[in-house]
Order: sequence, then C-alpha cells, then structure tokens
Amino acid sequence: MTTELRVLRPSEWNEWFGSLELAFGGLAESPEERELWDALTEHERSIGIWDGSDVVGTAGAFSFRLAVPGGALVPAAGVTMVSVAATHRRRGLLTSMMRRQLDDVRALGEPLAVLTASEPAIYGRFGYGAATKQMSLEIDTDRVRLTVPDGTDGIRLRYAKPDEALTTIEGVYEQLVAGRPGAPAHGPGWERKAVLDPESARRGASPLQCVLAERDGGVVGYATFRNKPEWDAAGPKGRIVADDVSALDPAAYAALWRFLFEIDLTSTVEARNRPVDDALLHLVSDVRRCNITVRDSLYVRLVELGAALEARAYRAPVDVVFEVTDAFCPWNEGRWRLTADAKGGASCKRTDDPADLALSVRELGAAYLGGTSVDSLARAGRVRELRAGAVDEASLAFSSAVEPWLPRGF
Ligand SMILES: CC(=O)SCCNC(=O)CCNC(=O)[C@H](O)C(C)(C)COP(=O)(O)OP(=O)(O)OC[C@H]1O[C@@H](n2cnc3c(N)ncnc32)[C@H](O)[C@@H]1OP(=O)(O)O
Repeated sequence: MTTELRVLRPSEWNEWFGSLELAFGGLAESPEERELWDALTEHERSIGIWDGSDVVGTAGAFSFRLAVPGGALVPAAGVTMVSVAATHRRRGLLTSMMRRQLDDVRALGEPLAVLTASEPAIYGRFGYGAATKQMSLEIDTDRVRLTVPDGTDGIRLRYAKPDEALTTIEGVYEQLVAGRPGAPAHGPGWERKAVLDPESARRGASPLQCVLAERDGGVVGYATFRNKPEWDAAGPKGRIVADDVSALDPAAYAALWRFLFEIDLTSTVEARNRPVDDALLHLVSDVRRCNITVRDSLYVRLVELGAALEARAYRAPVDVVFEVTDAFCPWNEGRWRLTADAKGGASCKRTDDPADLALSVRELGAAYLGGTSVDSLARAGRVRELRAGAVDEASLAFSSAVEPWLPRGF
C-alpha cells in the first residue's frame, strides 16, 4: 500500500470531511454544522492521508489557548477530526498522523496538545493523559428542591434569541475562562458554535432556547437549553435539557438553575457536561435524585515538557526531580527538576540530580491541570516514589482549588 500524508488543500475540504464522517458511521452533518466546521478548520494545520485519489486518513488541530492552574492561557493544539478509513485500519495510519502532528505542534512552539477521545484506549500510547472529567445529571425536579443564596431574587431573567445573544454569551464565557483550568480560549468564529442548533442535536426537543440573567441592566449569566415536552396518562412530564449554564456570581447561577427547575409542564432537568465541582451540587436538596455519572473528558499531552510545567502555577512550594519516559516524543525524556516558590513562580529544567519520582509523560499530562492526583497515580503503580515524601509534595503542588473542566467540546 502506497499512501501519501500531507497538508490539506482548502479545495479538498469537502472530500476530507466526508471521509471523517464515513469513519464516524457515515451520517452526514447538517449543512450549518458543515459550514461552521469548514470555517473553523485551520487548513494549514489539517493533514490527511491519500491512497491514490481517496482520502483515507484525517487529523486537524485548532490553535487554542488553554487555561491552566494559576490562570495563564497556554498555547495548545486542540486535536480534532481524527479518523482512518475502515478499509485502512490497524496498519499504522493513525500513528503516522500523530507523529506528524506532534512534530508540527512542537515546531509551532505550543507546549500542549489536547483532545477529547472517541474511545479512551486510543491516545495513551501517544502520551495523552486523562486530565479532566465531566459530570452528567438527570434531576427529578418534582422531588429535588434548590436552596438559593441571598440576592437570587434580584436577578432579572429574560429570553433572548440565541443567534442575537451570541456576542453576549461569549462575553460571559471569556470572563470565566481563566478561572477554570481546562477551558479553552478560542479564536474568532467559535462563538457561533455555542448556539449551533442542528436538528440532529435536538433529539425530539425544541430548538435551542436562551435566557439571560441580568443585574442592574448588565448581563451576569446565561442558560442555553432545549425543552422536550412529553405527556402520559397522568399529565405532563417534560424534560429540560440544559446545554450550557454559566454565570459570573452565585446569585445569577442559582437564578438560572431555579428557572430551569421551575419551567411548567416539566419534571426532569438533564445536563450532560458539568464540572465535577459544580456549585449546583450544593444547591440541591437531594443529590441522589440527581442521577450523577462521571466520565473522562479532556486529554492532555505535554509536547514541550519544560515549557508546559513552567506555564502553570503550583498550589504549594515544590522541589522534585522527575525521571520521565516518553517513547513517542523522546525530546522530553530524562530528568527534570521542577521548583516552585510560595508565590507560584515555577522553573522546570534538565538536571543530573537523582530522581524523586519516576513516571511517563502520560501521567504528567493527567496530573497537569490538577484534576488527577499524583498520589492516586502512585497507588495505581503509574508513578514510582524514589524519595520518601515526594508523592505527597507533588500531589499537593499539582492540585487545583477549582476542578479542571472542558466547558465546550471541539
Ligand atoms: C481527537 C479525535 O478526533 S478522537 C476520534 C478518533 N476517531 C474515531 O474514533 C473514528 C473511528 N476510528 C478510526 O478512525 C480509527 O480506528 C482510529 C483513528 C481510531 C485508529 O486508526 P488506525 O490507523 O487503525 O490506528 P493505528 O493502526 O495507527 O493503531 C495504532 C495503535 O492503536 C491501537 N488502536 C487503534 N484504534 C484503537 C481503538 N479504537 N481502541 C484501542 N486501541 C486502538 C492499535 O491497535 C495500534 O496498537 P499497537 O500499536 O499496539 O499495534
């Protein structure tokens, strides 16, 4: 088999994207989704594999800046649209694209690559570690009550057309990014994705609705959601599917959830992607009737290990030497001393000093945003402690007061 791996030409996008759709089962995305993805695709960062004139592999990357503990926004490749044609699987095509892509990311000077995986087993071999989780809830709003903080009644709610509210929504999102490790700051055009409303996403529910939360005339939060009416012999039992609920303060946040909980003719609120430390958990009267499930979300790959570890802040002073293995990006291999002082300023440099902890780059990726403890990785045998106390020290330093979370997929 002779194949050619190269950068996508803009004129080839339709065929390239069609090949991706086929690898995901063959259902075509809606015209509005296709148009948006075409506009967001960074062609010079998108690669494909051709077998003759057929596209048999695709992989893209978005130029994001990712919020990390401490609030810095670190350049990160948002890896996306990865596929290999069913006719060409398990012959190393994905591996060759990952090779090319990580070399390109390094050449661009981005310390991080991040992705969400269709299946968790795929990307560990390329050095990606599961760094954030997402929580979904299905709340019985007939039984679960909310206790809201002072000030909630002072919030004014009003409906807005999602398309018309998109700049306002984006303004709120942008204010929240730095405070949430794992949240990407996107380039222009991404605001349209927040209100994209294809028929396929509705699954029998209404078009996307939007409510803005205001205080003193200023927008302090928003909820986007769909309403899925349902009736049985006993009457209405509709469902609210919350897409995004974001607010700048506790009262606005509580007001938005209270609104969703109290919409007439509904008895369930469902949310599919919430942070595991969601304040909502402290507003509800009965957390068991929220039917919580948790799964992996964002995977992080340290592409330039030293630059990546220096870019984030640490929660406590730390001085540890890591012995790092990284078979896929061997430039990261070896011993690195990470030091951070009480003010959070960090340095990560190569050293010949004896190692305190032995681990692979995948574990560092998992721990990087503070959502996976070094201690839990050590208990799984994935981090080896070579100096007593080093696991504790690194665990505390890497932890984050705010759970990392990817608010919006890509
Ligand atoms: C960020 C994103 O876009 S995630 C989306 C990923 N895409 C999809 O899930 C679409 C459907 N699947 C596919 O297109 C393909 O099966 C891919 C891209 C997942 C794999 O492509 P392939 O070219 O078959 O992978 P490749 O041959 O390079 O395999 C490399 C290794 O990964 C393993 N591997 C590949 N796919 C999987 C999988 N789904 N689960 C577990 N292991 C896998 C292979 O067995 C191989 O292991 P080895 O090195 O021990 O032999």
